[in-house]
Amino acid sequence: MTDSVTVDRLVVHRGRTDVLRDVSFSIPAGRITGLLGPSGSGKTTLIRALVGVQRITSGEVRVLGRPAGDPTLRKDVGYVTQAPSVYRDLSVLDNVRYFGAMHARSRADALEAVAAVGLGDFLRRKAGDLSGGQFNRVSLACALVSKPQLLFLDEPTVGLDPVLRADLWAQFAAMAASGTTLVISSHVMEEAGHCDALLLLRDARLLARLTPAELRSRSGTDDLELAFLRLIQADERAQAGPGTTTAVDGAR
Ligand SMILES: Nc1ncnc2c1ncn2[C@@H]1O[C@H](COP(=O)(O)OP(=O)(O)OP(=O)(O)O)[C@@H](O)[C@H]1O
Repeated sequence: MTDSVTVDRLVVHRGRTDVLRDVSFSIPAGRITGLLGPSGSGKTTLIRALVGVQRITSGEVRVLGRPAGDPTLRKDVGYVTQAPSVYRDLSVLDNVRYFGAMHARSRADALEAVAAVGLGDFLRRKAGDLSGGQFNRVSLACALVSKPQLLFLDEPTVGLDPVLRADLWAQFAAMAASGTTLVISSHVMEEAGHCDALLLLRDARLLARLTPAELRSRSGTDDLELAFLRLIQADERAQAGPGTTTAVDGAR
């Protein structure tokens, strides 16, 4: 299996804060990788570094075989931020067509992207007149229309009801099945179950890189929230000194 992203000994300082400390991992192509960790653990900063918009202190980040942020990556990499960059006074379709035009995509591509996020009935509605969850999905359609090989989504399910969340995860699975690589951040551990691979961040460090099944078996529970807590406790024991065992050994 090829890797879409490789990160080697990445260190990021923001102001006086160590936001990422010596983080190394790879992200497999055509899979969903979940980036999970508590609020403030460094998820957004890590995504920014992978997209190439974050100044890094040291280390190496390669994306689709090129340095992160390389201008030639623009057409291959999509990024949906937490604050949607959608024009409130344009219709849903015009927003998506506008972003599509930047990548020479057609009206049909825009219609396909709108349908993919379940907004086919709202084509002519001004984005500003949509509900919060619908508005966020316009942002997603704007990223989808360029048909990126690699798509970063920063907490795309925040504020969505359970039905919409399930719909979106089904959409992500379909995209991965057709070859797109997705990297999706969340602080909701139960969402980890939808991912093929997990990167667990805590306090600026990569606590583990493993599959949901490995997380469940190593921690001895099917409850992913509890599993993450147990991993943290094992890590704290390991940090505290020798004589303790830890479940954390797959971070590279
Ligand atoms: N511009 C900045 N200057 C200094 N520190 C920053 C800056 N932006 C973020 N930080 C700090 O970096 C750390 C990681 O922030 P980041 O936004 O990457 O976390 P996160 O895991 O995405 O959090 P959340 O889930 O709340 O969005 C936090 O301690 C935050 O306060």
